[in-house]
Amino acid sequence: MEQTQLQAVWEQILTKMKETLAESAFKWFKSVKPLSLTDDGFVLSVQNDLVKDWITSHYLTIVEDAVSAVLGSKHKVSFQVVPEAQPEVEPAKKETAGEEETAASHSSSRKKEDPNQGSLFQDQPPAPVDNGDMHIVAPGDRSSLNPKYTFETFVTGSSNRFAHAAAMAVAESPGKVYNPFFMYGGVGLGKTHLMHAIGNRVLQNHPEMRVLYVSSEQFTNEIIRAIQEGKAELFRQKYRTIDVLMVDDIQFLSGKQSTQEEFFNTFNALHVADKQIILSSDRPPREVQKLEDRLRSRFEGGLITDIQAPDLETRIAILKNKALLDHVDVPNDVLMFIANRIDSNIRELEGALTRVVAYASLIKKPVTTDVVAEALKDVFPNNHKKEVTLEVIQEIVATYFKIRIEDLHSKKRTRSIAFPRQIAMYLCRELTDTSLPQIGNFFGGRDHTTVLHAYDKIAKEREENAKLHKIIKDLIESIQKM
Ligand SMILES: Nc1ncnc2c1ncn2[C@@H]1O[C@H](COP(=O)(O)OP(=O)(O)OP(=O)(O)O)[C@@H](O)[C@H]1O
Repeated sequence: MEQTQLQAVWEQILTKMKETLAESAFKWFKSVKPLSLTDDGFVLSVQNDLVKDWITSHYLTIVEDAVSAVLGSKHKVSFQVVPEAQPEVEPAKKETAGEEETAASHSSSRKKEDPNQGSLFQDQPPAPVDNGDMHIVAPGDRSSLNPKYTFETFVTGSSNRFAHAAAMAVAESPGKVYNPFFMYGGVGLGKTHLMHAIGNRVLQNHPEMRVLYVSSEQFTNEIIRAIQEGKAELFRQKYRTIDVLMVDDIQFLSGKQSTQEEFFNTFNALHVADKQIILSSDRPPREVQKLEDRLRSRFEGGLITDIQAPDLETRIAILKNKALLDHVDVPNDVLMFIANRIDSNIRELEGALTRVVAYASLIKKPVTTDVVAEALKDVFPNNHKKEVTLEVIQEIVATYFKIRIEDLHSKKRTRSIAFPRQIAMYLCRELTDTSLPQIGNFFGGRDHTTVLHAYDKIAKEREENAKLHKIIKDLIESIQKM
């Protein structure tokens, strides 16, 4: 498997693990990289023995579960120590203000204790790299941003056009046009992507700016820790020197009183100074529960945009774009097949493509719709039987054979009607859990033996007649797309 594909698979696995792991545990995987993926196993690189032992003893099952969830089959996961090359020159950190020096020295002293850099702890488990450190964000620092989330990689369609245009305007004139800028929408629809795209664009245009992206969880944890460690002032200094502050998923501030209080103060300090604030949530401000009114009204004081689930055309465009970025060649009918099946979450849409490509590569077959159906079978196990209804089957079969649904219920025995009726009965048994008598009932009150006869007849003919086999396959595909 190519390195880019392998990396894409690993990112899906990390996303899966994130659902289970606390943020502090997840940090252990920051420097882990995929080395190889074969039928025998998945090999990952780690920086040193310490990290290897810690991950193996604490998180191996979680990694293996995530691997099988993404790839659809069990793989043995192992780790290989690959020490990272040390940079030749220490990156110089130029800080002048007194407060910043304090923060910088605090941050560098923590770095020395970083187990990933090879220091040893005696009886204690090594602490993971701590990004939540209270250092002042340096101008041009991109470390909180994902470089892949840019406007260039964001596909627009009717569902997100407005949010995208507003985000571009904010990125071009931070603090000047829409402040705060509030985006809301369902899970995996691109809110985080757009936030990072704004951050990346701002830093491209203004490398001197201080840009910070944090999740609400990070923000809350930082506040709690700052209070516990008596560093609330440092926390304030950090946040109030930012030019563009982005806080993701603010619905999680719900009910957290002291976090809301601190956030309110941060918000005001930044807003008054015309610094840009960007927020996201899964719902509009007025629907976020247990949110102080004064915060709610601040959020409503800027521009609020929503992102909807993408239409089919946009979903196909997103998949095409991803295939292009991952350097994989995927036929259009396969993209269509996936886009038809997953219609509400772009993360899942992309995950399905990654899984399909990985699966095809592992079984060494070209990516065809058959391979896709097989690859996605376990990821969406309920998609087959659960959603298929007898009505849908009758509708599709009647449309295909150009007869009326009533004909399927009628007593007519001419072949042009009896044959499609038998096929429809066959499909009802094959694709649903409905009992034979119930199916019989649904076809104009027929006996269950009639259904059984139809099923056996079509099953046999399907085996012998390639043309009929193809018709039934096409019918099943259409039914499952409904
Ligand atoms: N319009 C788009 N074009 C290209 N990729 C997209 C688009 N929308 C979303 N994605 C991709 O889908 C994935 C999920 O998007 P993102 O994390 O931004 O969603 P979200 O709305 O922030 O979700 P959550 O509510 O879970 O935080 C990301 O990999 C992102 O790059």
